[in-house]
Amino acid sequence: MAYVDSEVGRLRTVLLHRPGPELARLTPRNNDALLFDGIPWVARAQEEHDAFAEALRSRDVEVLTLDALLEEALQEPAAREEAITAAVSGPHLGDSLRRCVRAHLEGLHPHDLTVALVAGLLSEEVHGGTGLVARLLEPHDFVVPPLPNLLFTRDSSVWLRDRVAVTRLAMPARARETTLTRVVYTYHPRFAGAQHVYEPTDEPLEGGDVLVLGSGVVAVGTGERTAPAGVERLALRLLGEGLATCVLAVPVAQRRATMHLDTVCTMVDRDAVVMYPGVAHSLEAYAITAGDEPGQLRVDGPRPFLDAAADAMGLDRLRVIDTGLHPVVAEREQWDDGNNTLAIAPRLCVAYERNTETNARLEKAGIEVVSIAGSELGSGRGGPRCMSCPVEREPLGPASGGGASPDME
Ligand SMILES: NC(=O)NCCC[C@H](N)C(=O)O
Repeated sequence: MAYVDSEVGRLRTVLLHRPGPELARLTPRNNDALLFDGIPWVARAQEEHDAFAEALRSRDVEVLTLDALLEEALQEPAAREEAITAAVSGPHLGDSLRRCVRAHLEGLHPHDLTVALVAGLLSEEVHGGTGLVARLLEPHDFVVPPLPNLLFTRDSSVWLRDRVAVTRLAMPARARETTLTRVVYTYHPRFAGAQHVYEPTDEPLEGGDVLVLGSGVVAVGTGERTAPAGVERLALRLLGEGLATCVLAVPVAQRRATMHLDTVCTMVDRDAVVMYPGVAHSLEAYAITAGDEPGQLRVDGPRPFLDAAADAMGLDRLRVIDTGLHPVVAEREQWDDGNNTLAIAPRLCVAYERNTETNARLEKAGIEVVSIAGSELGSGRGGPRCMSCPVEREPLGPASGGGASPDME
């Protein structure tokens, strides 16, 4: 069963992607375009990711992995056709080479096809024929670009109650990711019948910008990655289908360090966020609610985000736990994803171990921190929340007496 109606309800099922050979495609010449700030040591990144997955499994979270689901979905001819067509659709190929790459992919068993779709293909790995494009390519040029950011499963799909939003990723290096998540949610038997509330043909929208603050209250960052038109489209669908009563549009400055709303703010309890102090009190929100006529939206604001969020959630106020204390520490720890925690339950979250001050502040505020290593994983600029797509969370029941220990049941 798939159901997500909060950021902190007890996590039952999560979708991860264990990074693989696609990370080995990164070089100093392509890492900027592929949205990595360095060249990760692949084996160590895998060890770190395995420890992340184990931290979740050992707390009774079912961990689904994207490549395993994709391989199973690719047993279906229509799934293969959809994924292959997307992989060869780039304008760089030309008709002759496109035919050769398509033939190569069509000949692969689902396992090898999964690897090729994720890690991409170099010119030297395909019989490219004798056409002009094949002749002019260097052996190490990509004919199918790799998807090293697939690791950040948060961005390529979002579950909102029992519907899935398959997003449209704004950056060219990531655009093909959602052709794979779409294939999984359309063709894998586990998700048979799942209704899609958003599709990659809609306006740009990334899951890192979507925070389910509480039942029926969804905040959506807008800036570099999620277009205002993407927020509007999602709001129309959520409000129109009764999946939300209020959507908050939150403009986020378009900078590398703050590319998504979840790089500056994540929830750690039903009424608490860990937030970068550099923006905590300047972030604003427009409240979007249903208009008078069907299909119309009412837009109010802007107001301070923290006030608008508390109001929409029916709280007096949201508790804010700052990233770091000194502004320099806060800036460093925000860059290293100190604000990018993944809640397993109210007052229990996964965080990178390196953000020692932020983690100490979380513990002091009664939030138990499961710390994981992220020295290599972090080079893609994403933390535990970015690396996870919750598929099922238990609905939040009444608070269990306000004690400091996490609500695990
Ligand atoms: N939600 C997130 O903040 N995801 C991290 C995405 C990092 C990736 N390298 C990107 O630039 O899209």
